[in-house]
Amino acid sequence: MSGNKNKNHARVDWSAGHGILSGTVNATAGTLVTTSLAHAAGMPPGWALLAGTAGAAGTLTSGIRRHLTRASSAFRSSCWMAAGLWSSWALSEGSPFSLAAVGSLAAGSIAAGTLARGFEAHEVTEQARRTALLTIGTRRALAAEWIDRLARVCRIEGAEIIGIEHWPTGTGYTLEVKLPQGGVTRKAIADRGPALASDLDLPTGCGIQIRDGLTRRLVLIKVTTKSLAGTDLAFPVGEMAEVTTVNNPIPLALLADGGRADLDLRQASTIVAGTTGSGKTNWLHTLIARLNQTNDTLVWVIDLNGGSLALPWLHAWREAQTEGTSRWAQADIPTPGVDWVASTPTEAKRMLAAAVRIAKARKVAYQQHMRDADDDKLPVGPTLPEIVIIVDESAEVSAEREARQVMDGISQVIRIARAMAIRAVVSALRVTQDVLPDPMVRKMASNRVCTGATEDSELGHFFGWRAMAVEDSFDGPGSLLVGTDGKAPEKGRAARITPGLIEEVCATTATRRPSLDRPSLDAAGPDYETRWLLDRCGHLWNTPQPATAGATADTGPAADGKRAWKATAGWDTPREPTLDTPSVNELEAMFNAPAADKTNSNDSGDNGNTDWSDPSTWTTDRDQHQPDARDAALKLIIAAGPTGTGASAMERALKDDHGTRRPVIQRWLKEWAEAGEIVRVGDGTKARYVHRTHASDDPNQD
Ligand SMILES: Nc1ncnc2c1ncn2[C@@H]1O[C@H](COP(=O)(O)OP(=O)(O)OP(=O)(O)O)[C@@H](O)[C@H]1O
Repeated sequence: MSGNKNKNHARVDWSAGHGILSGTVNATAGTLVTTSLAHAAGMPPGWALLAGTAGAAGTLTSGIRRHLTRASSAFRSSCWMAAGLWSSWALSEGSPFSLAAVGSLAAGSIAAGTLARGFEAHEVTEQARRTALLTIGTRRALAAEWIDRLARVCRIEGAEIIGIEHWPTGTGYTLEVKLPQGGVTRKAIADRGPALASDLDLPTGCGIQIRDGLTRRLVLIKVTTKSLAGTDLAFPVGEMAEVTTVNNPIPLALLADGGRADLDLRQASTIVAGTTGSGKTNWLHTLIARLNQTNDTLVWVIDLNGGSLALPWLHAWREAQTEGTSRWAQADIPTPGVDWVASTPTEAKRMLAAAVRIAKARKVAYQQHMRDADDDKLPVGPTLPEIVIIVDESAEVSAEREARQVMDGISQVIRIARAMAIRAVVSALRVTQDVLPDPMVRKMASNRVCTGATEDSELGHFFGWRAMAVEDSFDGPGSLLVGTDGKAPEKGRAARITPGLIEEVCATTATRRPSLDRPSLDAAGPDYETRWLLDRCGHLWNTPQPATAGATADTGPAADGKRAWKATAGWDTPREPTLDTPSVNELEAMFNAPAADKTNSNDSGDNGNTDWSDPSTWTTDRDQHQPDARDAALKLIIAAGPTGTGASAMERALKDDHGTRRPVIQRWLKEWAEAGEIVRVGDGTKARYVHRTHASDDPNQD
């Protein structure tokens, strides 16, 4: 209530200055009132003249101190003098309210007000001229300083400073230098970077970066003069409302000069390296958030350290299916922020094998699609999403023999699945031989991010000869170097994302998560569909709770009206994993195999009406496949109760609405029976299938 009152209450800013009109009226009224009071008190006219003279002197002094122009100061002082003269004359004449006194005051005020406009315009122009001169002077001094510095430190005589731009962040400036004729190269400056930084006596964490100009003799020198150490740049959750696409570069850091570092995650794989505590995990979270902002990317995470990178991305989704006191209880969060988590080598192998199968299936299914788009890379969209596999802490990944196989699988995926829209992001403590042994990963990951290093040689290994020294590159957690396509790295700062912000990102973006396209889903098979069953993901949470199965059916509200868990086929029936990562030779054989099943090539789901220039108009495959035939089939079995139903009856029920035929239904039945979701009763043509929730009620079950 009081808040509203305050809001509606008109506020007066007493510190605000006067405009020309209000200033003139105010001065005129003040003169009249003061003179009438002096008249009433019977004061002699000399006092008024004295007051006017004192006012004029004060105004002159203040004008000089504020560096006003002489004209403005003289005008303001003469206004005071005129007011004093008028007041003293009016007092000596008898009354300030006589017609002559009031008339002359009004005429004088109008004249002063009119002249004030002209003097004000003159003042504005003059001040702007002075500022420009000052800036030019400062730049000229800076330019002269740099010409001298280049001669002293780099032995480059006769360099010219073409331009100087101070960064809007206030943390430094960029110089454009023209090298003299005679064969001086940019390397002459690049090699002396640390010496230049020392000559400038830059604070620790600040440094100099050398960039190519438009021609061979032009060089850009970026000088960071102020460190942002300790400054938290909060992750902009508000931006998540805007739908983006992985086809465009993803903004993943703020550069020191105020620009944004964008990474292309559509074409390139990425390595992020950083010592413990340098902000590597935080950066990976911001990456997952930005990928969630798109509507055409699925994030898979391999984290052998208990899946800890993925866990914050599951909380909101999991709690949305509960009735507890969580802020997400019963919220509309249909999907997790991470689509698949592998926290054990076995699960990682399954994931990578599925990725390879998907790549192969896509290659076959979308040949026509790629021909239509005249592109040798798969056109990605909400109905045909990109998969980004993020591998955290590859130190642990490459520590054991079994885990090294996972790393081999990653390099195979990086090599083979690039054109099929499956990309990898690998994180490492350092990018040295012992931590990241597979040179393939390093070679094929053209996006390089480094959040911290202990030795200059590590940066050299990572970025090549263009790397800067460690002390010039990092100033605590959050600072990073970003390099793309072998170019010299840029200094930047990552936004800070906290668990609460991660959950908000999940809540905002969950409904726009795409689902796998049909050929990929079929290729991924049960390994993918049953990824959220408790025997596979329950260990991520301490207390086993029914996890959801995004790919299986929703059983709907329970009989008591409470919200039920989504169906989780056979989550309490542990099964042995059977899939291994194929060898390199096997993979190559797969890719050289002749294209089969081309009838699926139009399965992308794109109806041709999408406006690809506007991501907000894109639909997701999820919209188009709901309700799914598979869901409908499972619902039929559930609805059949303890007596169950058979494949023929299901075909009759599904044929018209979904066009599903008996062989497909039989495949599903086999998968569900193997997973323990349903129970087979009887043999041959008499076989019936009973859902596990009714199985115990049926005395005839096998
Ligand atoms: N962008 C950032 N801005 C400000 N502080 C940050 C930023 N990133 C990380 N930090 C701080 O650094 C700490 C460590 O970050 P983070 O866990 O991401 O590092 P790490 O390199 O992954 O370390 P570890 O390997 O031990 O997990 C965070 O708890 C946070 O306090």
